[in-house]
Amino acid sequence: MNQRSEEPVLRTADLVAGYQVRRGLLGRRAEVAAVAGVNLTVREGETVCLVGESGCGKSTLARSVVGLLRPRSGTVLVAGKDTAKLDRAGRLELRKNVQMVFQDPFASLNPRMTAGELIAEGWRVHPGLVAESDRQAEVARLLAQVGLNPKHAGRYPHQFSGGQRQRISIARALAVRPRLIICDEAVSALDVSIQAQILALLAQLQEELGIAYLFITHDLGVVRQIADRVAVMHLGQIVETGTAEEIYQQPRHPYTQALLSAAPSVDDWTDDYTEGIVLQGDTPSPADPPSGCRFRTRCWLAEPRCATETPELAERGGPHLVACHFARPTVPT
Ligand SMILES: Nc1ncnc2c1ncn2[C@@H]1O[C@H](COP(=O)(O)OP(=O)(O)OP(=O)(O)O)[C@@H](O)[C@H]1O
Repeated sequence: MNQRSEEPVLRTADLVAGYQVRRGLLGRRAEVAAVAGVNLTVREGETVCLVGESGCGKSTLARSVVGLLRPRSGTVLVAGKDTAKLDRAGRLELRKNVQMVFQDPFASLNPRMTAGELIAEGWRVHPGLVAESDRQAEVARLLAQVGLNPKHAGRYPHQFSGGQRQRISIARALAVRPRLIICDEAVSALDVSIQAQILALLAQLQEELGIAYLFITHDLGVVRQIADRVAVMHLGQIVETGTAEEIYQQPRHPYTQALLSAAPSVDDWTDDYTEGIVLQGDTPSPADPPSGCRFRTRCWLAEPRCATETPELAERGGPHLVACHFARPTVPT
């Protein structure tokens, strides 16, 4: 194995990213850290699922990784290179190495371009990848690789079904031979049967090409089907991370337990510990997060120290990392 492949495809270190908002109509500008110190690693060929409620910062993290949002502090390393220190060639390589597939292909695919043109678009930015004379054949090959009819390269997005459009998005990402694809709620808008087909396609492509996925979703049923590792995000921070089996069968953070309790589709896989948990109160705003542990205002285990001592993500006597002073000890199986 060469040295480069030992380097994780993606590593974020203490990543802080967010937005400037105005408080009140004439208020001063304030900084909202939607991502508040995230350490996340994705290795070659693995699928890491980032899960958490709406608004917890998943998309903000993705946008910081692909360079759409400049981190306030911390680092994003893609294939070992700090994305804040890239020259023009390095930025181009980043755009090639990390591709995104979004929830709504209608919004992300230009309706005036054919499937073939959409797939070939990346080669304008990376012309060295495929010779001009080979492009038509390569488009056909990519269409076939994602399970579409190569003869349909001349069709427009509206002439395909939702699942087929998502296959075009995947072919478009594959065309530039990325090392990491960030799937941001990529199957959330699809029917369950179509979802399963797209997830199977992604798994097959990973097997063939060794691509890594950072799979962002709020759907724990989807996570269960594809994740090697899971990172649970709450209000801009990772509160628990482990293998899919560890997270589902021995969730240690109260927030993870609550998420699993609210997901009936994974009932048969989780233990009794996650039954009947209903979170009380609203999710705090990232503009004004609680002191100490950010989950404490909704947590049934919270004690006074949770308001003053921020729990670090650590082993805490178990096999996987958790950020809670009262993390559930691992139950021997
Ligand atoms: N452009 C923006 N300006 C100000 N605040 C924003 C902006 N985009 C997102 N936010 C805020 O940042 C926080 C995180 O949002 P983000 O979209 O990253 O969450 P998410 O977990 O991806 O949610 P969802 O699943 O709903 O997409 C939220 O509180 C959101 O309101």
